[in-house]
Amino acid sequence: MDHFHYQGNQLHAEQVPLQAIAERFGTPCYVYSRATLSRHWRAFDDALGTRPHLICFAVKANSNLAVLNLLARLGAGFDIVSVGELERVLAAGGDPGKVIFSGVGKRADEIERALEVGIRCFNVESESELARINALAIERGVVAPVSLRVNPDVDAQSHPYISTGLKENKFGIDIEAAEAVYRHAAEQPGLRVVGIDCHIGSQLTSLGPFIDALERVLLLADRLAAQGITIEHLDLGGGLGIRYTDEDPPLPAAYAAALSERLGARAFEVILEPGRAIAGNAGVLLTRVEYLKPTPTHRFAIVDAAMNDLLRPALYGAEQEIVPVRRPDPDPKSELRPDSTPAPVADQAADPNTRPTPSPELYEIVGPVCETGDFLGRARRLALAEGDLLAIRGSGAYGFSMSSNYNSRPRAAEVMVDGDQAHLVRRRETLSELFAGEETLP
Ligand SMILES: Cc1ncc(COP(=O)(O)O)c(C=O)c1O
Ligand SMILES: N[C@@H](CCCC[NH3+])C(=O)O
Repeated sequence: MDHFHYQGNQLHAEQVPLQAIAERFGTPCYVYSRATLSRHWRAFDDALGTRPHLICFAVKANSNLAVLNLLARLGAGFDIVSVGELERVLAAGGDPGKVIFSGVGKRADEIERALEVGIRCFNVESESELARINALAIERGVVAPVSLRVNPDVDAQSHPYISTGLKENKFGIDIEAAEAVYRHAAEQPGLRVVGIDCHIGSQLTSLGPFIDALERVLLLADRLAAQGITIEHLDLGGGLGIRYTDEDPPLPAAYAAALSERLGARAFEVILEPGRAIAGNAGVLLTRVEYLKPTPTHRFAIVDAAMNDLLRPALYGAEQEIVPVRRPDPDPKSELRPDSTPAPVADQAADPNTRPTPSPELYEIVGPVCETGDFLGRARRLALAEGDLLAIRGSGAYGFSMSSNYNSRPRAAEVMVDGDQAHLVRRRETLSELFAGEETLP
């Protein structure tokens, strides 16, 4: 459930028409809904009810300061994977005591900064990392709270690039080997074992893999308890999927209920690290059609957003719904043409409010980047004219945060809507920022 909806034939974010946002801030532009973000965060927080818990938003999904600040004000913790994300959380007013540091390659300077600000826990992914954290903590005269991220060898049944819980993946410590590593960790003067962590992948659409992983983690917790190693919290990672097109993932309430049922009366605090399920459907990418280009085989709609703005379709073949900002009026004459001849584009009037409605056609929605893989949507049935605005839904997570300057394209603006107000929360990058910091040879 989100707050992007049509009023009349105009798509709105909460009470603000997206057309007005495009006119005021330009395109491409990410638009987030404050109400949706809050609702999704609360859905997780409420779902765990009175069970001790902490919902740590995965900063990688959307690291805009306004988003982080909003979640921090709701009481969120944060799951980070770099010192850059840590600094973002701090700049946004997040509590370092609610920060979980994940990631397979934490550098010494990153660990030092996390120790300095006093984060909640390091999710340790290898024995070498454990040794490094121990040494750095001793050097500073502190004790580092640690969990081991275990690899439970569970198939997340998601895209292979975003499945992380299989033996062959780089993530975590083999769950079979974890017991010995815990014993070793428990003896180190610079470490305090506080939890077990597990994150098996992203965009999971069924509960089975989560429960399989939890069962394996609980077995490990029991074995550790038998050896006097006390676990305070279980961090079950993120990964809950969202609906992009026709997926039907469980809602946070059902997911949390299933975890809770399996946990029964066990007293562990539960930490979750959702990213996508909080931010994904709280954002759209707003883009304008620059050109319609019929070719002998396809109709291309070349829009002003590209793979550098939204990488998921190019990287994973991900499908995200693309909808018109101005929905065409129902028009009996605008039936699909029976043949596949490309539509003529020249006679389409510029003003979308007065021109005749174009016919729906199958379009390849592509960007201006010089890569054949630069597509945002394939074979989408839309009634388009040049100048039209489109909204790519489900872009609030792994959208802007994965964007780049490829082809020397300034990164998009980001706008947060709050009721009937639209706030610019990151201005569009300028052209000179593209090469700021670069030097020519003397
Ligand atoms: C360690 C860790 N935690 C949390 C997340 C957030 O995942 P999601 O956005 O699928 O909830 C990720 C990304 O998959 C991750 O790698
Ligand atoms: N970037 C991915 C998710 C990766 C999750 C990171 N652990 C996506 O867009 O679906």
